[in-house]
Order: sequence, then structure tokens, then C-alpha cells
Amino acid sequence: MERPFVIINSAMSADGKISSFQREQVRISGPEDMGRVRGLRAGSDAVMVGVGTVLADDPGLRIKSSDHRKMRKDEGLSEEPLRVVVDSLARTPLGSEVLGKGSILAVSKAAPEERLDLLRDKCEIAVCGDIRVDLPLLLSILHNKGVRRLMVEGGATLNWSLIEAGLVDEISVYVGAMIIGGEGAPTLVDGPGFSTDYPKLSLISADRLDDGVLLRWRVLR
Ligand SMILES: NC(=O)c1ccc[n+]([C@@H]2O[C@H](COP(=O)([O-])OP(=O)(O)OC[C@H]3O[C@@H](n4cnc5c(N)ncnc54)[C@H](O)[C@@H]3O)[C@@H](O)[C@H]2O)c1
Ligand SMILES: Nc1nc(=O)c(N)c(NC[C@H](O)[C@H](O)[C@H](O)COP(=O)(O)O)[nH]1
Repeated sequence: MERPFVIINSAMSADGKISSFQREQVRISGPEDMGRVRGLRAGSDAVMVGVGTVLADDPGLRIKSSDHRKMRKDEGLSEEPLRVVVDSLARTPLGSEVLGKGSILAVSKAAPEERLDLLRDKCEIAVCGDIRVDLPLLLSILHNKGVRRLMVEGGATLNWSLIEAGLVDEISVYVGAMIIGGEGAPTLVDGPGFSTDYPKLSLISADRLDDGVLLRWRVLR
């Protein structure tokens, strides 16, 4: 099955946390990194998050500047990248910023029909998988819709599933100048963890941005 090129983008504290132990959003990126994130988004065909991120951060995932809008037009891209939420049980609140034209809710067959009825006029619904969202299937559906470059903006559980399934090509992680702490606080990659065959990375670049470092890694196969 063909799939898009997949880039995980995330910001973590110096101690590897991406939010607090209360799972509340922490602004880790400074202005330079946020500008870079917006640029990466503007160059993508779709942006994906897990429902945990929707519930915690309520991201809008839209293009923010007229320069980026112009850039997309010049490159023949759609006005906005598609916004995709991985949400097996259709828990995305009806008032979420991510919903609206251009949003796709990827659910499983376990999603309650009443929730789908409520969400149907706010987004496109893609049913993939029996219990959890089947990520290889979802990526192949996105590829069929013309998505060639997919940016994943978290969170920890979705990052794990994508990496575990071998579906990630690149990881961009901004390491910010702060400590968050907390053994229960989400990290760049959570899930059960690997006990063998740890995925290996190759460093593409390391650059100072604001008071932190942007690390870009290629995922090796
Ligand atoms: N610092 C950053 O860059 C950054 C970015 C995004 C999110 N976050 C933080 O991450 C936290 C959210 O992460 P999270 O781990 O709770 O949630 P998540 O965003 O990773 O969503 C995970 C949820 O997606 C659903 N799902 C369905 N099918 C799945 C599959 N096959 N694999 C994985 N998930 C599947 C499940 O309901 C699962 O609980 C929040 O605290 C948020 O603030 C930080
Ligand atoms: N790059 C980044 N740096 C951070 O310090 C941080 N806390 C996030 N968290 C991910 C979160 O979901 C983002 O804040 C979305 O990037 C918001 O997207 P919108 O501005 O709403 O479009 N992301």
C-alpha cells in the first residue's frame, strides 16, 4: 500500500516531556520555532493529530500567514492542508477548532453511531479498523486523496503507534530550554515501549533556534 512521506514534529523540554503531568499544554517553542512549525505545516498536504491532543490543546491546525497562503497557491497546493484527527471512538468535541471544511475524522468500527451522526456535518468521516484506527489503512486512504507529505503534530500515543508500525520517515524535535518533569507527563514517544529492535535514527541537522535546539532525524529501516 502506498503512503505519504510522514514527518513527526514535536517540541519537548530538556527532560523529554511534551506537556505537563496534568496533560496540559506547555509552550515549549519560542517564536522562531513556532515560525518554523507554521512553515512546515504550510508545505504539507495534510496535518494529523491524535484525539488526546484535540482534547488537551484544541489546535486549529490552519495556515496563519498570507505569505504561506501565497506560497501554497504558487506551488499549486490546496488553500489549506487537510486536517486529520485519529479518533477511534469519535470523542472529538463538536466545538473543536480542528473541525470544519477540510477536516477528516478517522474512526474505527467501534465508534458509536450517535456520535458519528452529530459529527457528520462538521467533518468527513473515514472508518478504518475494527477497534483502533488502522494507521496503515488511514495513510493509504490519505495517499489516495493526493496526500504526499503528511505532518504529524502529536501527541505521544499517536507518535508511538506510527513509529511502531514503521510509518515515519522523519522526526523534527525542538528541545526547549525548560524542565517539565513528572513520571506521568507525556514524552515524545509513549506507548508500551520497545524491548528489542529499537528503531534507529540518522541525524539530518542540529540548529540553535531561540534558546533551544532543533534536531531533525531520518528514521532508518
Ligand atoms: N509539545 C508538543 O509538541 C505536543 C504536540 C502535540 C501534543 N502534545 C501533548 O500531547 C498530549 C496528548 O498526547 P496523548 O498521547 O494523550 O494523545 P494523542 O494525541 O497521541 O492521541 C492518542 C489517542 O488517539 C486515539 N487513537 C486511535 N487509534 C490510534 C492508534 N492506532 N494509535 C494511537 N492512538 C490512536 C486513541 O484514543 C488514543 O488515546 C497532550 O498533553 C498534548 O498537550 C504536545
Ligand atoms: N510545536 C509545538 N510547540 C509547543 O511548544 C507546543 N506546546 C506544541 N503543541 C502542539 C499543539 O497541538 C500545537 O500548539 C499546535 O501547533 C497548535 O496549532 P494551532 O496554533 O492551534 O493551529 N507544538
